[in-house]
Amino acid sequence: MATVMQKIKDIEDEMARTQKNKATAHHLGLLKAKLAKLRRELLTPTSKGGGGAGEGFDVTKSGDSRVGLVGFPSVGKSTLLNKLTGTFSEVASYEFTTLTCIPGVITYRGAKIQSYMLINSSPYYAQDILILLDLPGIIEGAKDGKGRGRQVISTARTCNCILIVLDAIKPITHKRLIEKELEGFGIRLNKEPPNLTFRKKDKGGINLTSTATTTHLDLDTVKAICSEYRIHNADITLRYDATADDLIDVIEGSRVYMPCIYVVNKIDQITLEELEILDKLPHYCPISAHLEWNLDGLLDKIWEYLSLTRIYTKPKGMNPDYEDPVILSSKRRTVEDFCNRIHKDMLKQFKYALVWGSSAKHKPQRVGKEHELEDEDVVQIIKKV
Ligand SMILES: Nc1nc2c(ncn2[C@@H]2O[C@H](COP(=O)(O)OP(=O)(O)OP(=O)(O)O)[C@@H](O)[C@H]2O)c(=O)[nH]1
Ligand SMILES: [K+]
Ligand SMILES: [Mg+2]
Repeated sequence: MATVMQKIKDIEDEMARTQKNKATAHHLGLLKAKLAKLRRELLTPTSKGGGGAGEGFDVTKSGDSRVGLVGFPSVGKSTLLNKLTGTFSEVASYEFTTLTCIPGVITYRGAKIQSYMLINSSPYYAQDILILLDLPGIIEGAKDGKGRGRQVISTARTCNCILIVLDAIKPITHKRLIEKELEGFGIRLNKEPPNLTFRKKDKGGINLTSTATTTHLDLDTVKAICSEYRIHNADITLRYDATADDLIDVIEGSRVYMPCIYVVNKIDQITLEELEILDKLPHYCPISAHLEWNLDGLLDKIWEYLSLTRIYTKPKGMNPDYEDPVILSSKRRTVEDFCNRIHKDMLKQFKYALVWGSSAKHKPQRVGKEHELEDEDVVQIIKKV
């Protein structure tokens, strides 16, 4: 019997042979769905599989922002970890120097980024919220079990941001290869979750409505994809020009959507003209880890891509504590989130908050717990008496 790998290859070959046009759209959609199902099969851990297909490295999940370094061997991942965190990870000119995951704490603008976390209801002064993970190099076929690839990519899946490290003197095709490995593992880079709804039902067949012009998905294609999943009744609403892959992502579920920066390292080895060509890449940041060129630029970019928010606390009658900001994520940065980060019971005692900074209309503005905070706001919580 053909192995899953062989089946995947056969489908990929067939897709490559099939011309893309309106008449073949539904057939291609079907092939894509088959491919997604086979890939899932590969990733599901089996008892005899050993190594646990879906398992990453055992790094304690500390901190709420983890940044993973992913790239081919010897592109300079460990060199970068050493420079950004002061942690030691071995650097050498031979490939696969790093064989496990090595975490380091990112220092930003000279200060370690720290935060309060709650452990067993008492506030716990947690260290290390911005953690950089050095990972072994991956090679093509990593997601299908080559080398430590699967472990690397599983760990990458748990990150909040991925840095794809590329070597400036190696061809840019490497970028595409790494992306393919990550995509095959359900990681979606610099992409929002598809803006479409998919609702299964008991009867009524497949209904497709769209509130925007769609050029990729027609009813036939949608039906072909659904039939592959044995779904015969569903309402699908597209709110943008979704592709077959987007629909499959929604049906499959378990996709992670993650910001990604393409870090082009070793720019000390290329000419200015070559650098200008690279400059056209979206989401890109040129550096020389070895010579420490543009590391601040990279940190700014990581900060921007993580969309972290620093909030300074101001105890009553005292100056704000600018040394230890409370870090909130972009998606959860209300006064309520802030309170929860300081103490579990803080919200029970909450009366209102005073806020200084860009989210405040006055200096200070009196706000409730729904108020959304901005980076570098200063907050004072007023408790009930
Ligand atoms: N010229 C130059 N060389 C660099 C730079 N950064 C790293 N290197 C060199 O590239 C080689 C590989 O560096 P590592 O940091 O070990 O690379 P890695 O990606 O961690 O490699 P693996 O762990 O084997 O996957 C070493 O010889 C480094 O000195 C850089 O910015 N410029
Ligand atoms: K190396
Ligand atoms: Mg290394």
